[in-house]
Order: sequence, then C-alpha cells, then structure tokens
Amino acid sequence: VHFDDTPFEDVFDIETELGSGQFAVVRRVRDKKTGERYAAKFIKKRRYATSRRGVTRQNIEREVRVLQKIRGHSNVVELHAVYETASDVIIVLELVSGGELFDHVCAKECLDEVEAAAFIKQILLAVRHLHSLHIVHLDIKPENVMLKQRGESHIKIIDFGLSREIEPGATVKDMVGTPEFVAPEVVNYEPLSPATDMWAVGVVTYILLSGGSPFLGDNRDETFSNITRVRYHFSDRYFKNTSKHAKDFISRLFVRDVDQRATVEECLQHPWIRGPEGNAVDIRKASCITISH
Ligand SMILES: Cc1ccnnc1
Repeated sequence: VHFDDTPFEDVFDIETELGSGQFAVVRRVRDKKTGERYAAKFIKKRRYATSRRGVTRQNIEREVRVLQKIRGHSNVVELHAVYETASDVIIVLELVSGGELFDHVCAKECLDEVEAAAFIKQILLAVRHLHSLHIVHLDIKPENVMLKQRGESHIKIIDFGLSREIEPGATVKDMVGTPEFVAPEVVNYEPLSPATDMWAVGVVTYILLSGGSPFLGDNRDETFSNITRVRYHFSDRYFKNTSKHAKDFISRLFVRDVDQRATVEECLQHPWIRGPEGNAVDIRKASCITISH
C-alpha cells in the first residue's frame, strides 16, 4: 500500500460516520477523482507517552502491518491506503456496507443452522487465512463481522485492531479482547495462540444458533469464572431442535486445554460445516424460528 503524502482532504470527500470506538471513528468517504467509496478509520494518535488517550504509534503500525499481510482474501476487509495528519492516522479500507452480522442475528433473534453454518464457514476460511500467516485476531465477535452487501450472505472480518503476529513458539500474554468472547488462557494470563481465536468462533456459533451468550454472567468476574470453569449448557429452550453435529462443533471449541481444542482445519472438516448445513443446502432446521414466532 502506498503511504500517500497528499493531504487526505485533497483526495477524499468525507460523507457519513459508520461507527466509532474508543480511539477511532470510521467514516464513509468518496474518492474525488474516481467516485469510489471507502471506509476511512481515523485513529487518534497518542500525544504523550504518559497519556492514556489515543493509540501508540507501535499499535497503529501493527494494525497496518497485519492489514497489509492479510490482503487478498474474500472474507477479509481490503486495505486501500494509509494517510497521516498531525492528530490521526487514517486507514482507508474497502467499504463493507451490509451491516453487522450482530444486527442480522438480532433482527431474527437467532439463525437456522443452514444460515449459521454458512456464516461460520466463511469466518473459518478467514481465520484459516490469518492463522496460515501466523496472525491471531484476538477479537472475533459478531460486531467485527459484517455483511458485504445487505441481503447477501457474503461476510468480511473488518477490524484487526487487536490482531498480532505470533511466530510459532513465541509466547504472547496479554489481557485483550471482549470479556464474553475471551478464552480461559486470556482470563488466566496464559500464552495466547491461534486456539484463542477458535474459542471465540465457538462463542459466535453459540450466539448465532441461540441468540444467547454462553458464558455471560451478571458481571465481569462472573463471566470470567464461567469461562475458566467452562460453565455453559445447551438450554433446551434454544437447542432442543439443534442437530448433534452443531452441538458437537461447539463442544470441540469450548475446551480449556488449548492442545485439545479444535483447530481451524479440524473445524472446516467437521460434519456440521462439511455436511448439508455447511453447504447452505436449503434444509431449514427450524430450531429457533419456532422461538421467534
Ligand atoms: C465499519 C467498516 C469498516 C470497514 N469497512 N467498512 C465498514
């Protein structure tokens, strides 16, 4: 990607805000020459080393490096350009405009197995791409997965703000991620690995099929306790009509021991993904549809 030193405002018109986080705002922008639209992520730079606001240059450069390395996969957002102003670094990304997978699930309360398996398969393909490059995402959750176009089922992972390269054998310990989705090793400050992403895929799968969050407690500590004790269950209310393949797929990921937890390759070979569900053949297992009526 070229680091353009033309002023950002000379190249793009800023249109609407698409989303905002703690230190970043994402705005839809339009290239003045080509008319092409993009998502521009404005990341506030940390002014002073002692400041708690803004993002360090090291973390910004890490996100850009990851985005550069992972380019070219259809389920990963594409990096277009990087600009810098006095106060911000602006990462210009492919515009993904179909809305968050999270909202899609909420609109239906939960999905049937065919639709859920088709989404999870795409997330697994994106995760396999990352892991093959020794990159872990560390923040897989429905909010970071978006539909490319409304009404279509092509999804893209859009945020790599917490992603990092983990060379095989290297040890990375960090308390990162969103409590509901973090694996036991994150709670216990033990080494992170690609297996940490696989646990989160299990949480996303459970949510898509039930609308509920498997380990969520009344507060952060209760959630963390449920995670480290792997305390979850398939409530009959939402899982009564769920296939044993789907439950087995999830159970293979909610495994405390990272060496025993299913890898992304094993998940892609799992019957629930390889079977009719995973190939979006139109067998509508009405597990949750009955609930949403
Ligand atoms: C929010 C967002 C991020 C990246 N691309 N499109 C939209």
